[in-house]
Amino acid sequence: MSRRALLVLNPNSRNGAEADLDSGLARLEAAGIAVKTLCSQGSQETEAAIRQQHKSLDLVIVGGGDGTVSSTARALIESQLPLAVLPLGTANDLARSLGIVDLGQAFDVIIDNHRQAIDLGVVNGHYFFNVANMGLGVKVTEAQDSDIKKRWGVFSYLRAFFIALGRAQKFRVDLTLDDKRYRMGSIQLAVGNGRYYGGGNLVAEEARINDAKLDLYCLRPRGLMELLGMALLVRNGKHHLAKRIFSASAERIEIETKPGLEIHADGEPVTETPATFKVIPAALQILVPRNSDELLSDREKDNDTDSH
Ligand SMILES: Nc1ncnc2c1ncn2[C@@H]1O[C@H](COP(=O)(O)OP(=O)(O)OP(=O)(O)O)[C@@H](O)[C@H]1O
Repeated sequence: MSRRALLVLNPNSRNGAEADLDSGLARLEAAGIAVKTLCSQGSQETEAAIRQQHKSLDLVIVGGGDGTVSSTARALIESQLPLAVLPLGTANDLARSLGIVDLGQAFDVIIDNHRQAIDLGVVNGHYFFNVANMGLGVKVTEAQDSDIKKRWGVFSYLRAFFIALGRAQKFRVDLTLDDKRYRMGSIQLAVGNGRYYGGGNLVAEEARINDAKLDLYCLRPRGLMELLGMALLVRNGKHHLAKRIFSASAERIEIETKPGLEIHADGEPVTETPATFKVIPAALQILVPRNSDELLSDREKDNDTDSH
């Protein structure tokens, strides 16, 4: 059956301007998928295009990184159009959370048209796919710059991490996780919806983008050496192994901090504390590889429900 797709291509994403999409687009055409391309200059243009055209579309394809995908969330929720991702950004963490490793596979996935419902996180009314950060993570994004991202690729996140370390500040946090309350000091708080963030860091070992949960971690190091010691555990989502990392999962999270902090979601500044985080289970349909290990299978989801 033929399908009509809008390709939102972001020329500002790492590979958005240079990637050779011709052969992939020719494969889509041969498979009966008619693609209109929008070379987008900003999130407002993208949202407006999806809203205007949604009645004549069967699919939105995003060619860009995580920031570009995030910019489509609101219009996709409204229109309930399915989403497909061509990973043309730097981190491409959403593509990782789905099990898409390269561009060729991304085109295969679009042709195969196998769909999966995924959750979205929402913080103070702003949607996110991967993670929302406060503290050190925000300083990491601020230390990023798009030229360096293009030159250094995924290593630009490591470079930014070391710059950010010198700027990290302690803050006090009051947390409400569903109905449990906690108070602690921190330098970094993250709330994840997906499985990966920041260029391949695991949100939590068992986190999935279709598990109907948010995963939080809070770093409470006593000094720089302890923080560096935590870095590998954080990279691999093994937060539970470190005494001075608090981690938990919940469906609703309230966060108050002193002082108030800026919140970045999927790498973009969106809001500030105090903040309420919620998960919207199965918010969007997305095209994914069949039997992806990065997603919970229906059987795993049933087992999870049984065990509660
Ligand atoms: N829909 C859009 N159209 C055009 N530009 C956008 C859009 N959404 C976001 N942008 C801008 O483009 C920049 C780069 O896009 P994006 O974040 O997708 O790529 P990246 O930074 O290379 O990859 P990643 O986020 O995966 O590390 C964003 O920081 C933002 O300023």
